[in-house]
Formats: sequence, structure tokens, C-alpha cells
Amino acid sequence: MRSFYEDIKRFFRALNFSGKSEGLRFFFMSLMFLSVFSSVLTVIQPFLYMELIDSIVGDSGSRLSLSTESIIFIYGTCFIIARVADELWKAVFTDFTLSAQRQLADKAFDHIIRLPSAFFLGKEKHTLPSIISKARYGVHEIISVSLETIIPVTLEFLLVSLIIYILFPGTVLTILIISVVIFVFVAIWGSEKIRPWQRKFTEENNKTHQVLGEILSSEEAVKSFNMEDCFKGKYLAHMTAFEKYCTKFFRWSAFIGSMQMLSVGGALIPMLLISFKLLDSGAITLGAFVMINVLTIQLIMPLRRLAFAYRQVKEGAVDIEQLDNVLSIPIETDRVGGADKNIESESLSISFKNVYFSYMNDDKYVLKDVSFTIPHGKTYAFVGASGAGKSTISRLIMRYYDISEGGIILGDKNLESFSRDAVRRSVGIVSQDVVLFNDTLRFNLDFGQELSDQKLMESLKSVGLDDFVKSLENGLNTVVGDRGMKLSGGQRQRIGIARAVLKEPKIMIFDEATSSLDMHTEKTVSKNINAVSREKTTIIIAHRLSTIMNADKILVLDQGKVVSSGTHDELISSCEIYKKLYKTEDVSKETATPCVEGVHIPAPPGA
Ligand SMILES: Nc1ncnc2c1ncn2[C@@H]1O[C@H](COP(=O)(O)OP(=O)(O)OP(=O)(O)O)[C@@H](O)[C@H]1O
Repeated sequence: MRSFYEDIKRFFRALNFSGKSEGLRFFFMSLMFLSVFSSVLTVIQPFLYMELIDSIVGDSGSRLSLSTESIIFIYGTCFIIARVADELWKAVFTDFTLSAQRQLADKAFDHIIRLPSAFFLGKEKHTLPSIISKARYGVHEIISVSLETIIPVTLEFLLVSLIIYILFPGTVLTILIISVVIFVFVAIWGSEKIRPWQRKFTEENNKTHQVLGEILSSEEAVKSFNMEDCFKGKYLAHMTAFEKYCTKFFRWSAFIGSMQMLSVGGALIPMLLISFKLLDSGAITLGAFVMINVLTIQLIMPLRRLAFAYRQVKEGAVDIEQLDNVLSIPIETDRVGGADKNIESESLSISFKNVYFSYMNDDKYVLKDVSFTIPHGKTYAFVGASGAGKSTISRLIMRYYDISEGGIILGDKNLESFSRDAVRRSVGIVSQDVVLFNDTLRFNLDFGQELSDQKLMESLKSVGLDDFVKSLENGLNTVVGDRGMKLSGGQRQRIGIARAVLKEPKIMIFDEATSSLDMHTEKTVSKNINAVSREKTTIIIAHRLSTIMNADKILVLDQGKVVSSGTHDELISSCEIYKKLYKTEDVSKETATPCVEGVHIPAPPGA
């Protein structure tokens, strides 16, 4: 029973019933009123039927001093009102469930999109679509069976018990109560018994979605490694487990359902026998005998539905529980309460002060005692071997993760004193894997801001893509396919740069932003990167040293530490790691990207 209470609490929590849900509360109260009204009418009808029979056969036991015609009229009117109330109920119910489902989806979406980046690295993310849609279905089921069955049937049972208590001696009521108590006990016991299997088959079902999600998002990788059978094996293993738990669940459900019917159906025989004896002895009228039969059958049918309803509530509760587990994962919060929603300062330097960071919040630091300052408007580059921690620096600036120790200063304030949204609005980032949405080029460039075609084309020109887009039949309205797969890697990267430029950020981060480009295009784009990042604080992360040789300063990272810094010429003569990187690449054979005019190359530290 306690777990049932927990389920109901979880249901209301999922719907945020106590919060901004005035509309929902109104619908809920209307439905409750209609349910109660309809239940009362349902119970009154057998009573009127009894009166009608007694009136027709002229039995003196009749309780209403009304003519047969009047009773027929009242009986018919009650019937019509009860049916109209039912129809009204359905209309209000649809409005209620639809708004409840929307509210749940709204809450889930808001939460999921604010989950920390670490969550999205896990496999669970592939199960989210299924979890949300099942939870929506669960909400529908719980509302439907609660208001359509549980509340009316409970009320009907109480009213019927009251009528039987008033009209008949104790035995009939005692039998009825005992059978209903057994029925309720079996329903609760049975539901708890089958719940673990239900939870398991739901989990297995989610895992099938997970495997499918992985295949759909990495279809080329699956094919290139001939992993079709491997993934099919995983998929079928989960399907088999799903089938096993489902079978157990439904076999037990059938057994529990039969036990419940035995408890209420078994009560019908003694109740009718006792009523017949009472009729025979003249203690009750014929109408009363008919009524007790009608009432009992009228109660058994909804009780069957009640048992089913209880199980449906439990099923819905499992679905909502899955979503509740996701909703209970803490979302990204701003460490400082009342964090600044905007970054007002036009001049934004970035300082790392003795920053330590580990992804797992343990002592395996990916960045160790990292300190540097990028003055406003300067371009700093980070180089180092793979895994040295270069991209981690950009992730910390974007506030995807919070640092473990030390501080990051933006302008003259701690980074954490700004809201995450404000920070992300101020930074334009272009990463190695530019993600495009399955929408038009226009949407992927302006994200619904409705910027003019001229502005969009200018940004495309800055990355040398204007002629390509003009050559497309639908131009800016060309749909780019799933994750932009209809474009080449280089084209995707250039779109990524163009849209970062359109964002007009104060800080630019280019994380291997030109890695997919050929040498010639890279030179053009690098030139454009230099142009668009003029006056902005800029970070460039690159393996190809040719793209960063003209940066104001280059920082060399090694195993999470800044081991050296300076201009290209200074590092070539002083830093072994840099020299090695330079030699490996042999950039001397390439021509370095020409420096943007006016870029100031600072004096080496200590000069
Ligand atoms: N989400 C993560 N969870 C745990 N460890 C991570 C995560 N992302 C990166 N790492 C680890 O942190 C270290 C630094 O990674 P990072 O991506 O910053 O390196 P990088 O210098 O940018 O490498 P590359 O040049 O190959 O892109 C690596 O050892 C990596 O395995």
C-alpha cells in the first residue's frame, strides 16, 4: 500500500500538480464532480427499479409514495442524466489528459535539456524517447482508470453497502464486504508480485531502443566493421529477455485475475440464497430481491475493472517511475545563486588560475594547475599531443563542466558568477564534429532567428561556401539530411564556422575547426578565421601547426599541464615538445597562413 502511495505521489510530482497547474486543477475538480455525480445516479437506478417492480406488482413494501408513471419518469430521467454526465465526463477527460501529457512532456523536456554533459555520454540517452512516450501513456492510463474506475467504483461500493445495510439484515452485507476485502487484498498482493517482472520487461524494452538508437546514429560504423550480426545479437538478446519477463507477467496476471473473480463471483451464490430465503419468508419484497441481484452484478463488473485498473495504475506507475528516475538526476545549476543573466562587459579577457579538473570528480586530474591569461582581443592557440587536455579547456569555458579547483575569470568576474546561458551566448564555438540538424541550411545557420538572406550569404562567403550554396537548386532552403550527412565533412565544418560568426559572440573558440579541410581550403578558411576573430578573444586548438603559427601566443599542453608558452619562433628555440610537433608535421614545407594585418605579437614572458 505504501508503494501505491509512493506511485501516486510520483504521479503528482511528475505533473507538477502543486505548481503552475491552475488549469489542470480545474479540470481535475470538474472530473471528480462528474464522477461522483454519475456514481450516485448509477446506484440510485437499481433502487428506483426496485420501487418500480414493487409498484407494478402492488407490493406494500414500496418506500416511495409515488405513482408507477412518476417512478418510470424519474427512472428514465436519471438514466438520461447519467449518460449525458458520462459524455460530458469524456469531453472534460480528453482536455484534462491532453493538458496533463503536455505538462509532463514540457517538464521532461526542460529537465532533460539541462542535464549535465556527463549524462549524454551514457547509453541511457538512447532510451529517453521511449521513456518519455511511455510516461505520457502512463499518465493517460492513471488518469483514465483513476477517474473512470477507481473513484466511481469505490464510491459505488460504499453507496451499495449503505443501501444494503439499510434494507437488509447484516449477513448479506457481511458476505459482500468479506468478498470485496479478499478481492482488494488479492489485487494489491498480485500487483506487487508481478511488478518486478513488469519493471524488468520495461527495462529490456528500453534496451532494445538503446541498441536501435546506437545503430541508427552510427550506421556507417556498424557497416564498415561488419557489426550487423553483433548488434542484431544484442537486440535479440534483449527481445528474448523481454519476452521471458512478459510471459511471466501475463501468466501471473491471469492467475491473479481468476482469484479475484473467484472472491467476488463466489459471494453471489450465498447472497442470492439468503435473499431468496428472505423473500420466501416475506421479509423483503420482490423488488428488493431483484435489486440485490442487480446491485451485486452491477458491483462485480466494475470490480473486475477495478482489479484491471489497479494493475494499469501500477503499470503506468512503472513507466512514470522510469521518467521520475531521469527527472531526479540533478540538472546543471549555476553555482552562484542569482548568477548574472547577461555579460555586459564588451572587453572579455579569459584567465585560468591554478585550475584543476577531473571528469569523474576524483583525483584523476585531466587539467593540473593550469594558469594563463588571454587578454581581450588576442588569439591564443593550444597545442599538444592527443589527450593532453586541449578540448577540455574549451568545455570548461563553455561551462559544460565545472572546475574542481582554482578559478576561471571572464573579464573581471568569476566565470561561475554568470549564468551558463549567458556564458554560452557570449561564446561561439566551432568543433571538429560540427553537428547539423536535419533541416534547411538556413535553419542550421540562423536557428530560427530569421536573418536576411544577404547576411546569411555574407557569412557563407567568409568561409568560401557562397558559390556552392548558390549552385544548389533550393539554395539556403536545401535540407542537409540527418546530422548534415548530405554535405561533406569540410562543408559541414565551414557551415559550423559561418554560424558561429553569425552568432556575433565576444569570444571565439575553434577546436580543430579546419581539420576536415584540404590544404588549400584550410588556408582560405584560416584567413577568414583570422578576420572574423579580429577584436575578439580567440582560442584556436589545432594539430596542424600551420593554422596557429600566427597566433599571439601558443601554449603547449602536456598531460594536462601548460609546459611552455610563447610565439612560434620562441617555442621553436625553447620547447622540445613543440619542436617535436613541428618536425612531425614538417610545416616548413607548407606556407604558413598569412597573419592578419595589425595582429600584435606580444613580447615573450620576462622580456
Ligand atoms: N567526458 C569525458 N569523461 C572522461 N574523460 C574524458 C572525457 N572527455 C575527455 N576525457 C579524457 O580527458 C583527457 C583530455 O581529453 P581532451 O579531449 O581534452 O584532449 P585533447 O587534447 O583535446 O585531445 P585530442 O587532440 O585528441 O582532441 C583524455 O585523457 C580523455 O580521455
